[in-house]
Amino acid sequence: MVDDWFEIKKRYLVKETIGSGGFGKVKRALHIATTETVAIKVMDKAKLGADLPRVKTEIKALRTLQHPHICRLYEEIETENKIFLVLEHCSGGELFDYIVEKDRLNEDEARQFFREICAAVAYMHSKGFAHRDLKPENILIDEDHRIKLIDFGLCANPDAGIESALATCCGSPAYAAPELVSGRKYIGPEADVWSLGVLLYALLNGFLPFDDDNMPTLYKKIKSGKYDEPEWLSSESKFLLATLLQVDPKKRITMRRLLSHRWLIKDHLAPVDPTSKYDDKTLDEELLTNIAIGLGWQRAEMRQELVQWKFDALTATYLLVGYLQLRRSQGKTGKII
Ligand SMILES: CN(C)C[C@H]1CC[C@H](N2C(=O)N(C)Cc3cnc4ccc(-c5cc(Cl)c(O)c(Cl)c5)nc4c32)CC1
Repeated sequence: MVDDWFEIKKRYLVKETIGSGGFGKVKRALHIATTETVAIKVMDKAKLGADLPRVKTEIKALRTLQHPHICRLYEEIETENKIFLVLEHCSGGELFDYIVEKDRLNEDEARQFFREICAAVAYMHSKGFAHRDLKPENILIDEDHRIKLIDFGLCANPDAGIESALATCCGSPAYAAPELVSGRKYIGPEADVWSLGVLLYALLNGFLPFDDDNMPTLYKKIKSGKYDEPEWLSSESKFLLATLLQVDPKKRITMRRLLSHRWLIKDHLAPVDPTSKYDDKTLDEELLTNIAIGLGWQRAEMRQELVQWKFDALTATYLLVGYLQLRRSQGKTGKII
């Protein structure tokens, strides 16, 4: 009996299960070399069956997308029976639970979160990916109260370009765009913008704009584009929601225009920046030197390995030591294991 966990247990102390879903389980773990906390998504290849392509899609997205508001992949391990994804841990839990707990968010807090979500989604689109399953359950909050986008199993990365028409209907109905629930061809980014409208509505109100237990009735409500406007909504919020929840995708605001919309800029100095400081994939020479010395490697050898971004043990060490140094510089470590 092969031990699928052998490789993982060499470098991580695996702790409790922190969540599960159709894909498998997510466990909390400690990276032994740095004591950093990570989340390990464990999937059983046999149980995945037809869902295996979704996992490959998610891995491709996670390897490509490196952004402060997208959950970071540190390492990927595939054994005979399992696939392990070592991911950035988010101690704040799901945005969904946060909204439920607070009933609804005030405009300023909703704006802060919404700016970060739009930054992550705009960055995804610029890299040729549409998320297609944007909802509070797929948005986590980290210990710095920052947004982290997760669950890229449904995202699209069409070879014909992100603006090419998609056909597969997917995601959660309540967040799905009218063109998607009508079974028509749709453009990924346009459907994501609609979902952002539903998400913003949920942040500001604590409930959904279109909701019904009966699917056909729900679809009718979505296609009507009609929703309540509670009296606590400011006129500015109502204007923004109206541009996002436009039934006609050609009349809907584009992601680019959304980033500089007056509602998003209010009390902030600048439009939302769709680029990622993580993304330039240049290596931190000081960090690279520290690890080379630590592991007794030549720097050139180390650089040659790291630039390939294999998301193996070395990538994980580089990223986690980097993360540790960042937190030390912010005076945040010294936490108890
Ligand atoms: C409802 N979903 C279908 C699954 C649920 C599983 C637990 C998870 N979680 C939680 O629910 N906490 C409350 C703790 C927690 C802490 N850190 C996490 C770090 C990463 C992830 C994560 C999970 C999945 Cl399924 C991914 O694809 C990616 Cl890219 C990342 N989940 C985390 C996570 C949230 C999602």
